Amino acid sequence: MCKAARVRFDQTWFRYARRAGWALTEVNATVDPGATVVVLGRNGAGKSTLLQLAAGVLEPVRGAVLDRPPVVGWVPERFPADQPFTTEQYLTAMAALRGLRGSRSRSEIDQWVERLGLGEHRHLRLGALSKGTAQKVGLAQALLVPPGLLVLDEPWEGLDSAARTLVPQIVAEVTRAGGAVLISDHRGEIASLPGAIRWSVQNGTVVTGVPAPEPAPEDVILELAVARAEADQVMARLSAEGHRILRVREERA
Ligand SMILES: Nc1ncnc2c1ncn2[C@@H]1O[C@H](COP(=O)(O)OP(=O)(O)OP(=O)(O)O)[C@@H](O)[C@H]1O
Repeated sequence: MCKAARVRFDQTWFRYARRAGWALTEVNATVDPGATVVVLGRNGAGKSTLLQLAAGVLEPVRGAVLDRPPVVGWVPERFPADQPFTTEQYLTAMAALRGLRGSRSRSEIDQWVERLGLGEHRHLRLGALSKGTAQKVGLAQALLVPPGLLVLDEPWEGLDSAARTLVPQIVAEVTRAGGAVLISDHRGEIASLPGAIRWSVQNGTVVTGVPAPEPAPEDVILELAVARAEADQVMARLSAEGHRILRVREERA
């Protein structure tokens, strides 16, 4: 079980430079242990800034982010692949930073390499990886130790369909273990995360408790059965065409 905490934005303000406008103003919000918070909002609204403040990558200019748990997994929108390491060397170094060494480090790395399909890329340099593969390395490093807070910035970007299906599973595993997940999503793919709480960032202001989309009186609700492997792609296509995905459920045998 990870060490979970109730992460709080307390009157948090942020701007990138002294003379720049505020990217976020007066954020007051709480992420409870075991919660999945989806951060919605247009390009440039401030989602990444909010996530970086939550992860501790950025420090607030005013106010504070309080009670961040000891282990925070941070997956940026673009994994910085311009580093002179192979996948294996990088993950070993990240495991050591997290206090994992020897056989414990190897077994965690093996597990995530296998799960994310990174086997054939293990001994390649990060700079030689495709964007999607580099994203998977970014995901693996964040999960080597179960995080009390997992922060995912647009995790679907660049991932292949097998890895996209894994994202909701990973989120569910982290929350089941008591960790919280904060995840940004500008394409509305989040429908595949049941029970998620929704926040919206609009012009630097964070609105919490955004209701899930409801059908309008003129709507017709279609129920579709889609092969599991294709579900994410179908949802992405439907969202891109302007349809709203209300609910996703899995029929269990
Ligand atoms: N490193 C930076 N330096 C200066 N301004 C920045 C920097 N990063 C972001 N900004 C500005 O801060 C504001 C919020 O950007 P942010 O990246 O948080 O938005 P976003 O909602 O995540 O957008 P996107 O979906 O495009 O990633 C924007 O006006 C952006 O131009």
